[in-house]
Amino acid sequence: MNISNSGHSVDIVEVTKTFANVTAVHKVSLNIRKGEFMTLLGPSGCGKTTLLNMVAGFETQTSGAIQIDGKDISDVPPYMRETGMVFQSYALFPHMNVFDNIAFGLRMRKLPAREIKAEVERALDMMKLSGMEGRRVRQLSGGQQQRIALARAIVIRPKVLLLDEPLSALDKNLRLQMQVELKELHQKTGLTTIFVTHDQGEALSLSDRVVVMSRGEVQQVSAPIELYTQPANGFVASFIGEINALPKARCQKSGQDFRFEVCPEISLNGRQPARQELKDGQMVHIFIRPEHIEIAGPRHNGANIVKGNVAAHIYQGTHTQTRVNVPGIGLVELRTKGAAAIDQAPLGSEIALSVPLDEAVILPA
Ligand SMILES: Nc1ncnc2c1ncn2[C@@H]1O[C@H](COP(=O)(O)OP(=O)(O)OP(=O)(O)O)[C@@H](O)[C@H]1O
Repeated sequence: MNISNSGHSVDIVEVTKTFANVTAVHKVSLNIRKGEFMTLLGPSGCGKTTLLNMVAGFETQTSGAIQIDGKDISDVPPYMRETGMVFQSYALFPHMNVFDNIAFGLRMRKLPAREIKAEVERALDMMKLSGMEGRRVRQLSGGQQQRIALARAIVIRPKVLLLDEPLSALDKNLRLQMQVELKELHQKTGLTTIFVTHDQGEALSLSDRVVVMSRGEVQQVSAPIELYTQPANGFVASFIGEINALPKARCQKSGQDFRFEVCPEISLNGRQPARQELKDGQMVHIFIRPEHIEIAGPRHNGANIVKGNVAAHIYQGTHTQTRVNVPGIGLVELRTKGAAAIDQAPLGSEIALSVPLDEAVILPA
C-alpha cells in the first residue's frame, strides 16, 4: 500500500542558522532524493535537530534556502509545508483517545468525517494499532505511543516524514523492534524520510544514506557501508563504530610500496592503498578497526606484527574485546570471536598482533 504522493525531494542549500552567538548549522547543503531514507547523525549539539526543525518550519534559517521538489519553502508556515513530524517525546495529546490523536491533522484540514475515518483506519492498520482506536493515550506503552505518533504523522500523507530521535525513549529490545517497523513503514510508504539520531547503529541499519555532522557542519554524506569502510576524515572514522587511531606516521614511498614509521621501533609496510593518494614524506593518520586486528600466528608470516602486553579482556558473549598495551603506540583494541582469546592470551602476557594495513583507513594528517 503506497500512501505517499509519489516521492518528493528536499534540497537544503547553503543553510546557516545562528542563535545569538552560537552557529548551530553552518553552510549545510544536502540533496535528499525522492523516497530516500536519509539520516542526520552526530553527537549532541552538532545541529541536527536545528536542521530538521528548519525543514519542518519550526525554525527559520539565518541564510540559505530549503526546497521541496525544487520549490523554495522558506516562507511557507509549518502547517502548510506538508511535512509529518515525530518527536522523541511523542507529543501526543493526553486528553484525547488514539483515534482523535491520529485524526487531529485531518480535522485541521477539514476533511469530511467519512474520509477521516477511512484515513485513520488505514494509518492504524499500517502501524499495527487496529482495535486501539478508543484507548486513552495514558493507557498505552511507550512503543504503542510511538506508533501512534508515527500514525499521526503519516495519516496526513506528508511529502516528507521528519523523525527526531523517535526511538531513543524506548528500551533496547523495543528500539530494535521499532527499527524493523520503521524500515517496513518506509518500504511500504516510499516516503522521503529525514531521521535524526545520535545512535550510529540505528543510522547504519535504517538509512539509505547518512549525513555525519559535527559542530554544525557536514563531515560526510555516504551510504552506511561506505561510511564504515571509507570514512572521509578522522572525526567520521572515530565516530562510526570503534577504531584504533595509531600515532601519526611518516609515509615512505618506493614505487607501489609504502612504509609507515609509527614510532622509532614500529614500522608498518603496505602497498599503495586503492583510495588514497599518498606522497613520500607525508604525515598520515592510520586507523584500524578492532575486528581487523588478530593475534598473530604462523600464517601471518611475520609481516606488520606488533608486540604488547594484554591489559584487559572484556567478554561480550559473541566476542571478546581485548586491550593490549603496545609500547610506542599505546592501547590497541582487538575483537575476536567467542571467548578463545581469554585463554589464548592471559592477562599480563606478551602477545604479538597482526595489523593488516590493507584493512586500515589511511588519511593525510
Ligand atoms: N533556541 C536556541 N537558542 C540558542 N541556542 C540554541 C537553540 N537551539 C539550539 N541551540 C544551540 O545550537 C546548537 C545545536 O543544537 P541542536 O539541538 O540542533 O543539536 P543536536 O545535534 O540536535 O543535539 P541533541 O542531540 O542534543 O538534540 C547547540 O549548541 C545548541 O545549544
